[in-house]
Amino acid sequence: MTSDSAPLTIAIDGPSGSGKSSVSKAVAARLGIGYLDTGAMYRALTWWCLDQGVDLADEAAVVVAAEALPLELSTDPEDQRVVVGGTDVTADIRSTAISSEVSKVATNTGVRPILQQAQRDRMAAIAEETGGVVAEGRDITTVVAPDALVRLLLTASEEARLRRRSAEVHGAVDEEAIAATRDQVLRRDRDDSAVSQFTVAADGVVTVDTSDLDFDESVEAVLAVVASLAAHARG
Ligand SMILES: Nc1ncnc2c1ncn2[C@@H]1O[C@H](COP(=O)(O)OP(=O)(O)OP(=O)(O)O)[C@@H](O)[C@H]1O
Ligand SMILES: Nc1ccn([C@H]2C[C@H](O)[C@@H](COP(=O)(O)O)O2)c(=O)n1
Repeated sequence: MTSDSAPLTIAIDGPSGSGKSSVSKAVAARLGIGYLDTGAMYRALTWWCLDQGVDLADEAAVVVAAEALPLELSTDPEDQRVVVGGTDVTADIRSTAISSEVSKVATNTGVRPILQQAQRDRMAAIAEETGGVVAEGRDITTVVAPDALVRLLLTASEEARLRRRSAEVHGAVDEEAIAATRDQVLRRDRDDSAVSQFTVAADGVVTVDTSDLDFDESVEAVLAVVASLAAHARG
């Protein structure tokens, strides 16, 4: 049970290309609440380490970098900006160079608790400021915010995820483009799943399979689950 004025905390996990970021942003915008892209935090740390000449294989050095990460992350779902040490890296952290390396940072078990605590703190601040928060990643429903009012696993078939990412990155969904996308989607998920479970819903987490839904239908499906669970929680 929670009161009507309790913040609307929404946790969304899922594999690469399932639509977490784009759907979460649209859901937050529709609900008029803030948004936290936790993957952007792992990406920003990866960018920072490479910029500072920190060897990603040196786990202790990456932990030190995580502790001091000078990160600014906007919370407006319609204006996402990532700034590290005064440099706007919003576009750079989406590059293939960062996507190929980020799992080395995300699977560093010294880094995870530092970023997880930072994510809890950010979720609380955003929820207080905007009345709610949509936070998405790989371990939000299970580790970062297991007490969130709404917990969702967004999934899609491997084929759908490869097609989506391929269209986004290469502007095509032919064989060649899909082959070039495999590392960013399947290899990364394989590596990342060594430290988080994001393919099967944990107890109490609702699965939304978007394989056969278009983008707008996916947003509506998530909003329907949010409405139903929030109404239930608020009695
Ligand atoms: N239901 C959908 N139907 C078609 N395309 C979609 C759907 N959901 C998302 N997309 C598109 O798929 C691409 C990947 O989506 P998005 O970046 O949100 O995935 P993600 O789960 O956050 O991936 P990652 O974890 O790798 O960042 C985007 O171009 C997005 O617009
Ligand atoms: N809560 C999270 C969020 C992200 N990661 C990892 C997994 C990805 O390889 C990387 C970037 O995430 P993306 O922007 O692609 O969603 O960060 C994680 O381990 N835990």
